[in-house]
Amino acid sequence: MEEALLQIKDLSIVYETPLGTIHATTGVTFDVKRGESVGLVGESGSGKSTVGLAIAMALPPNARILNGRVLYEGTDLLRLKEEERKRYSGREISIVFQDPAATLNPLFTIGEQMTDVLMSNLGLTKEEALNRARDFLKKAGLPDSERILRSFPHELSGGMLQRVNIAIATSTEPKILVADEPTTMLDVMLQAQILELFDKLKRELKLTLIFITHNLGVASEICDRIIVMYAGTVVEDGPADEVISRPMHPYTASLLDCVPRTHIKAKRLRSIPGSLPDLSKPLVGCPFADRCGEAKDVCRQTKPDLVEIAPGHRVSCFKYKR
Ligand SMILES: Nc1ncnc2c1ncn2[C@@H]1O[C@H](COP(=O)(O)OP(=O)(O)OP(=O)(O)O)[C@@H](O)[C@H]1O
Ligand code: NI
Repeated sequence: MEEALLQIKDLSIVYETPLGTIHATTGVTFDVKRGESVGLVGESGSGKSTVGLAIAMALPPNARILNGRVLYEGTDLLRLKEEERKRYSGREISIVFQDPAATLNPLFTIGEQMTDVLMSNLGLTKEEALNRARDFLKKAGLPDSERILRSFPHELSGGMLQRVNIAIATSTEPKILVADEPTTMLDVMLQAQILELFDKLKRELKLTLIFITHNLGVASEICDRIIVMYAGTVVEDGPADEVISRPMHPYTASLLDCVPRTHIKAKRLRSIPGSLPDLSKPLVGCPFADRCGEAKDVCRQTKPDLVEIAPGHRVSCFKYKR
């Protein structure tokens, strides 16, 4: 059997804040195979970005790893020395964020920023870096690469900036690309175009894609597999088409009811009644129990294990306890 490229094992991360500790992820466990596209899906605050940042080695300073490992080809990325980290961060694993302007420096041209990344990460000469920058801008759907290279970030539209970010992130030819809600800040037309771009690049560059979104519909369009998170835990993990057509966890089912159907003029978007559990305390029981129509006593007392109940399809719910 093929070994996983990435293994997230029992990952629990908290944030320390002046108001106390926030349990952002609790015991998150999943594997990602080489070349696979995995969607991390869940409502705001479910811990998706925290998992993405841990994989990309980009957690903020107030994050503390309580437990767990992120194994990339067997190497624990969470316990690398600074020097070793440089071999992986931005080279083996890159990340694209939601806000296209946030990661670009307003004071430098796109060309300066792209060549900087390539010269420091890959040790290219200026000339080589420029050639590669042009090449990857074109791959990212920006054929007028000369003009883009000369531009400052404020001279480009949001959609173009996100293409620039995607060009930068892919220009080092990483094996893994983490995309954290990369279309959320764009208008609907652009969203579709950027999704298509990810779809194209993942095939062209043989990327392993970790795509973070709160929209199950979006995830099902470009992902092979969907991992549904709730309150910092994985509640379901399975093939995208199965998760969409036959959701097993009650949370996934209610999340599906909230996906706007483009062909039906949805008058109102349903939302799930109730709210996320208090993340300032460690979780007890199933985190979804309070909002779940099928919850029993056991659900409030014991956290259900994530159990494989169909090939490659795992769910954390006592309904399926064998
Ligand atoms: N730097 C931080 N400091 C303190 N708390 C944080 C920090 N980043 C995230 N959190 C908190 O950790 C929890 C998980 O956040 P995370 O950003 O991982 O969720 P998410 O699923 O990506 O949500 P969203 O869809 O809103 O981006 C939330 O309660 C959030 O408020
Ligand atoms: Ni997020």
